[in-house]
Amino acid sequence: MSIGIIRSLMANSSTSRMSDLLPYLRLFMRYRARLALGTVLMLATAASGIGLLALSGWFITATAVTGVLLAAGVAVAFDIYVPGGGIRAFAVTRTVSRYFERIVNHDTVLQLLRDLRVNLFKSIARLPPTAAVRLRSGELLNRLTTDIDRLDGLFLRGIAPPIVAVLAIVITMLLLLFGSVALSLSVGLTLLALAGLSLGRGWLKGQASTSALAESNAQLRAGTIDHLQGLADLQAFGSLRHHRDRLLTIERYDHALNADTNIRVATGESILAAGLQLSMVGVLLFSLYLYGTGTVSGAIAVMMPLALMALLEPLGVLPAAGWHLARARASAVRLREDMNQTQKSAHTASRTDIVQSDKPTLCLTNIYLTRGAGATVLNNVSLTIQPGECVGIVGASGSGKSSLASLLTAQLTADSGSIFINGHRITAIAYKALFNQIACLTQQTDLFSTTIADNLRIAESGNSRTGTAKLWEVLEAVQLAEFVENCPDGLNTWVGESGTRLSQGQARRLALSRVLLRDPPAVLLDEPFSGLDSKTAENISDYLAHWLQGRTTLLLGHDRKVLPPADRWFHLENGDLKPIDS
Ligand SMILES: Nc1ncnc2c1ncn2[C@@H]1O[C@H](COP(=O)(O)OP(=O)(O)OP(=O)(O)O)[C@@H](O)[C@H]1O
Repeated sequence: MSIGIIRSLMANSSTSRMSDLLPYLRLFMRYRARLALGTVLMLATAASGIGLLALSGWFITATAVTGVLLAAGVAVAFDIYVPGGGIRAFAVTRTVSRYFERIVNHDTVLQLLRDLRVNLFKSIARLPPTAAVRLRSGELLNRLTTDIDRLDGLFLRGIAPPIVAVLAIVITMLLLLFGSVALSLSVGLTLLALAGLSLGRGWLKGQASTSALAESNAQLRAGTIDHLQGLADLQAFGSLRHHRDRLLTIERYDHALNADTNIRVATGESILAAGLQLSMVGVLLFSLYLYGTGTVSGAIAVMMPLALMALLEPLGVLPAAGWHLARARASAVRLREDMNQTQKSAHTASRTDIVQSDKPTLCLTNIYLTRGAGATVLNNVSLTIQPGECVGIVGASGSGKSSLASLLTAQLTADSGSIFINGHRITAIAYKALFNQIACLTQQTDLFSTTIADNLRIAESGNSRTGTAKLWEVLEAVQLAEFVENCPDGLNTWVGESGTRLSQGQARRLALSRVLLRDPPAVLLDEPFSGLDSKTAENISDYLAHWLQGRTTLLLGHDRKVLPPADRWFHLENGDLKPIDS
């Protein structure tokens, strides 16, 4: 099994293309002034480091030579104040520029992070329901955290370091001009080649593992969330160990990939450091030669190799920078898939706002629907619910009632046939307009991790805030008012994640009261009383019977006796919808 997982992960590795990062670079352009300031501050830090080391070397040597000359009785004058001041100045600018570089860059990165997350969230929110439901919660979390986090470091860890490295090499070349133009050019070109090779090696080696790493990370997160959410079921069916072993296999693979990547980066850093040290030895030997020929003073001869030593800081990060670029690209590719989904759904721009009706007609004609491995769920189903009419459909578990509800709320698309709301084909209706017309209570009770009041107010469509009196009214209607009154925080009681602090029946009633609050012209209620005792269900049913009058309604359930009264009843069986004689 582990080989299968590893193969599937490796299969997702793809070839390198920097252009994948372009959309994000365009986004970064919004902050070009701040990013440029951050880069200048990074350069100031690197330049101060070079200046500090080079001037210190020059100063120490010059004072030593002066001391030797004075001891030998030679009259020499040496100003220690100017270079001493220079050293202090470099020490201060290095600290100050590093401090401000961190403040500016981290602030910019946080703003970028916000923009990237908001952009992604917007694109996911714009997805059609049929596409959005395909995103598992773990995948979504992974996109919102890991992938975006990797992209936020794109500039700071991937793009700025090579820029700063090149400029630091140029500064070093200027210092080497004290020796000779040939020395400056040859060392400069060697260093540029070394920097380019380190970056390129990091990028290429990174390509080999980052796609697989991002994918294994995503699988690990999604698998962990699935494991935790399905813990009770996995335990009940004795497959907990099997599932955990599967997760551990992915984790071991993820760990191995991380270790391999770290070794590759460390190898790149060692190669670069060795190259730099060799260049330094070369410069030292050439400096001594120049000193021997009297071309440069002893102090300058010491200063030049030391200037190279200071390059270890700006150049040392290049192997990791290449790897960061590769990693950011892998995340960009994954995120692009979501953006593409959004663009594909952009032709929903042709969707129109239907004219809102206070009694819409719902019409299904010749609907054919298959699900899963192609099993027929609905077979040429046709049904028209007239304005203000209440239709009930009953059927055994798995007969296709919820699938029918999903079709009417655009969560599913039929294989063939058409659905019309108020005479408009459902595929041409803007989602907002659709959900303004139909309020739906699905079998799954979706509550948010917030207060009871906030969970109810999510039903608000405009800017007006629903008053507490109205909230109590709908809670009373679903027989939940007494429970909420007895909660210490009343309407401000926290319901927990997905309503876990409420019983199943309380959560169901809260979701139902949200539908009541919406006051919609069309209503779809799928098993509205599941999880309720018969007395409570009966009381709420009486209220609903009155409330549903005049609204176009579709009731779905197993047994018509536990549903509010309907004008017409149908039975759904083996994909066929047959009327039930009253
Ligand atoms: N997400 C899904 N993927 C694939 N097949 C599905 C999916 N959901 C439901 N099905 C299949 O579609 C068929 C109809 O399911 P549906 O949930 O619509 O039935 P139902 O009448 O609402 O059942 P219940 O009363 O138990 O909720 C079933 O055979 C089911 O296995």
